[in-house]
Amino acid sequence: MAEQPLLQDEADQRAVLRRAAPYLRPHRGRLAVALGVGLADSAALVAVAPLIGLAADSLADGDRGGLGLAVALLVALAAAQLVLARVGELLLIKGGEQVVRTLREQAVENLATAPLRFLETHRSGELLRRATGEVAALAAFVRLHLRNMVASAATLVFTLVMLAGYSWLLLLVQLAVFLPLTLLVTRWFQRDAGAAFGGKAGAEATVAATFSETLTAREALQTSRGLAGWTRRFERENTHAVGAARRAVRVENRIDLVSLIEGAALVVLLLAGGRLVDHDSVSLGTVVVFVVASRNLFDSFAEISQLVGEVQTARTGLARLLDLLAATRPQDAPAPGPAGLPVRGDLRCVDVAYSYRADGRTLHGISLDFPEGSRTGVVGETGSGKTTLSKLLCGLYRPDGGAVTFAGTDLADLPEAELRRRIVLVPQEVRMVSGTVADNLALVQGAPDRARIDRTVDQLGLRGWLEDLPGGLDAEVGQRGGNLSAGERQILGLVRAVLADPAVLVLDEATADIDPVTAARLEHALDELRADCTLVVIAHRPATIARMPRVVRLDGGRLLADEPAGGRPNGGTLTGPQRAG
Ligand SMILES: Nc1ncnc2c1ncn2[C@@H]1O[C@H](COP(=O)(O)OP(=O)(O)OP(=O)(O)O)[C@@H](O)[C@H]1O
Repeated sequence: MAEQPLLQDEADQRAVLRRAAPYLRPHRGRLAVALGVGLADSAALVAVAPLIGLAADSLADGDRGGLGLAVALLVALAAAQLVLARVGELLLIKGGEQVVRTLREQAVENLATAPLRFLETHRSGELLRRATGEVAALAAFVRLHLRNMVASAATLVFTLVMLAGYSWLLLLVQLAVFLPLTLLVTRWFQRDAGAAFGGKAGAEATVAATFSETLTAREALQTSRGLAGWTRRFERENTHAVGAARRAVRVENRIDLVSLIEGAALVVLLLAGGRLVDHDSVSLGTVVVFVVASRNLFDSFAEISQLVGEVQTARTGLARLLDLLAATRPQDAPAPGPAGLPVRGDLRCVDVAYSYRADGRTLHGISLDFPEGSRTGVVGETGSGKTTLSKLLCGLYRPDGGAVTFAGTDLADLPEAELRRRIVLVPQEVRMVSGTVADNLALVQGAPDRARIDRTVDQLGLRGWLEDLPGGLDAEVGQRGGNLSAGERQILGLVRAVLADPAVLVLDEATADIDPVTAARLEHALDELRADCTLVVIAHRPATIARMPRVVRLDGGRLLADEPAGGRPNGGTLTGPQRAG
């Protein structure tokens, strides 16, 4: 079974900043300036206490010059702080928003190119939540809290350094009361914060995933009367999400105990300061500096404590997003691709094995040749492995054993763009984006213009059919192509695939869900394909298969037969020891 990285609810919280570093790097200049201005702002704030202390000592000593200087400096500092605070905030928000934007774009890019098996093994709502919800939460944190967090941390550190310069003794007394108890409370908070906030985010993602499935499966749920059971499941998950949110709030509330500790520390400071002034160990100004600076100390600690919850939420969101980015990081494809790889060539499947689960094999050692320009039908009962084979032939899955090659090169060694240029799949359910028919047809490499689209439509003999669509190429397809029938979507899927001019075209059940007239139209269009285009058609419809000169039959994931339809010779060959019959 091909290894799939599985995303966990509880994200990897280790070294989050180090893991985020590659996304911070492009913005480091702007972030450094923002940080510098923020630090200057905090330094200006911390400098207020010593100036008030200087004013107090000057007043006590009757030094009018000293008092005037202190007041003048205080006014200058207040003005500087006003400017620095505003500029710092703007720069930090701008820098942070840029980082969030980089993360968002990377998430979208990674998801667009993620291996199919990864997308299949995760619920789309869960992926959506990580790529949008977590990013939105990060953006909100940057806008609302990041600046306060940085300013508070800097103010805390600067204040401690400044107070140590005034009186080690008083600082030690103050810290002895304040620090151990506060650290205990903070540790108590942190011990359960990862699980509480991760659990909350995970439970919310589950609700989001179920909700998005409700929308996509609404018809099936309504018509099969399964809505009641589904609603019960939704309620269960919702109850779990509410419980997880309550637990997160309870954990967050622990941090409020810090305010009590602050009050105690201030009382002890005043008592100790009074005694030291009595013994002339420190000046009155020093005690004033401590009292004023204590406010900074406690305020910044309180701010940090209050923001710890927000930081933890943002950290968890960032970690979940980084997990997604790591799991979907584009594989290091062999960069330039094999030199001189021809545009057309034979497709070969050599002893290919594949499993979805560790406990069972879906395909067993399939070997097949699809020479350039050959036409092959693939048949077999439901669950025999036809769709799985089609995804392997297109390089959407990587085989667990054996290899699929194009013109002698393993598909695994082909860069994504080279592979998609040569092999195209029209899946059972053709996906459309909102917009017009022309918008959807242009969604291939090279974005073909209308003239090329028109030529391809004519080549496939679909002009009359297209003109019957109200609006033709300008017809709105609606959300997920909902304005079109399944057959119309299949025909557009074929036109889109042919526009890519692939060497190999694989159709998975293209005629399964459509009426005989539309199916015949599609089959006729297939007859008009370029002669050198290799065609592999998975089908149940006898009329579709009858048009194929060669038919491959799968049974229980094994190759049961590979023979010319009706005994006629064909371009396909059976290789290896497994000729079946
Ligand atoms: N995404 C998946 N995860 C796990 N198992 C899967 C997945 N897709 C298919 N299978 C299993 O693999 C086996 C082969 O499925 P596959 O879709 O290839 O069969 P098929 O021949 O195309 O069937 P059908 O004619 O119904 O489309 C089945 O037993 C199926 O349950």
